[in-house]
Amino acid sequence: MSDAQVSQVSAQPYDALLLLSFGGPEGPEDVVPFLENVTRGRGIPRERLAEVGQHYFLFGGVSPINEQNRELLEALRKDLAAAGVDLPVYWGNRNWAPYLVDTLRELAADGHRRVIVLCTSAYANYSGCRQYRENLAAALAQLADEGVTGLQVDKLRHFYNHPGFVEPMVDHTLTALQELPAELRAGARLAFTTHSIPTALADTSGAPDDPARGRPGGAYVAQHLEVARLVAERVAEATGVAERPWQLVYQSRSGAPHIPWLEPDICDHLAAEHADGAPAVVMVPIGFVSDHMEVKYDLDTQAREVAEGLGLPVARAATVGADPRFAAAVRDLVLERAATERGQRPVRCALGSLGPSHDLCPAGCCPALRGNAPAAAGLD
Ligand SMILES: CC1=C(CCC(=O)O)c2cc3nc(cc4[nH]c(cc5[nH]c(cc1n2)c(C)c5CCC(=O)O)c(CCC(=O)O)c4C)C(CCC(=O)O)=C3C
Ligand SMILES: [Fe+2]
Repeated sequence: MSDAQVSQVSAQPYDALLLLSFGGPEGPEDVVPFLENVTRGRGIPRERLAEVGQHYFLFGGVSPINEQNRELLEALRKDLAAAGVDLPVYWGNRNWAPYLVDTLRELAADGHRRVIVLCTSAYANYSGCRQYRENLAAALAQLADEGVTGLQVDKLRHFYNHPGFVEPMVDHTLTALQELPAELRAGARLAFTTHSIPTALADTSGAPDDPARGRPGGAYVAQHLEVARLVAERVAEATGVAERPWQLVYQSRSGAPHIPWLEPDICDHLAAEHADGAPAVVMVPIGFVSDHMEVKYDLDTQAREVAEGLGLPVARAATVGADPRFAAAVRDLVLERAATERGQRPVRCALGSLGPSHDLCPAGCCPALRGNAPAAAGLD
């Protein structure tokens, strides 16, 4: 198709898309300063930090996350161009270069005004939602101090139940099942994993009027259970195994031991499944967007070692990563939000029963444990 044949699809009022992510070290000398950035003011025990530093050193001090975000950037640019959406894509991080504030400065210098932000966190919780909004507010405040003003940022809604996020995970779960010896596949159980967070943060995750707020684990757990169910149903359909047991479990716990975090841990769960006679387990990291360090170390290194010790065959499903269906989902969400901002009422795509998430975080959405900092892209 020539350029002339590509119809122009409007992302107005937005003039740029910003991929906002966690960031990770790119060499051994980056590891300690990176961990200092991540944990500033968060009360993580020193022993835990030293231990997590070792995870990175085991991989040459390089987190896979930056390379994965570069791949996602490419996938987004390719998808937008092919769809005729003229929207430049920028990238900034919370904890490592390219830092968010530098990217916002560049956006302003390039003449952009209205920026739509994709955070690489699919679910409602402080660390994946409000903390990014706080990062945006702090970066905008720093730029205002420098005399750089006029940027308006909006954040895309949570995408956990978008088919472009769920469907690649179904395929990846089927691929992981195929990696198991044929005679174990039908009996293999599914362990859906996500990042453990303090139960106090989980219980208050989501909007104050979210029905899940009143339940243990709040919107964070409710949304993960929904994705786990959606994936398990589609895997059942594809394999013809209707009664395959599955469970939502947790990984990557940090923080002081006396503070309750979501449980069970994947490693304890593998032991429990083994004791229960499970022939094999497929780990499906639905909580993460790419195969970054939490996946490569906590699942592929640590959990695998536990499974080997038990003699329990395991496989691990890949995350969504730069799958073209995910890139297309991001485009769908950007165009949907753009239409809403123009006063239209677009179709808001979502699988399952929880419905599409809110566009604008209401006051009190995903609060921090102690006192909220100023946050952008929401109603408080
Ligand atoms: C919910 C959630 C996600 C999933 C959603 C999302 O993707 O955003 C996530 C992702 C990630 N977490 C990451 C790394 C770390 N997280 C830490 C610490 C923490 N994470 C928390 C929560 C989450 N984290 C919490 C409640 C803490 C305690 C301290 C605090 O309240 O902030 C620490 C400190 C050391 C430790 O204690 O582990 C590190 C190094 C990386 C980068 C991996 C790479 O380099 O490839 C990624 C993508
Ligand atoms: Fe984390």
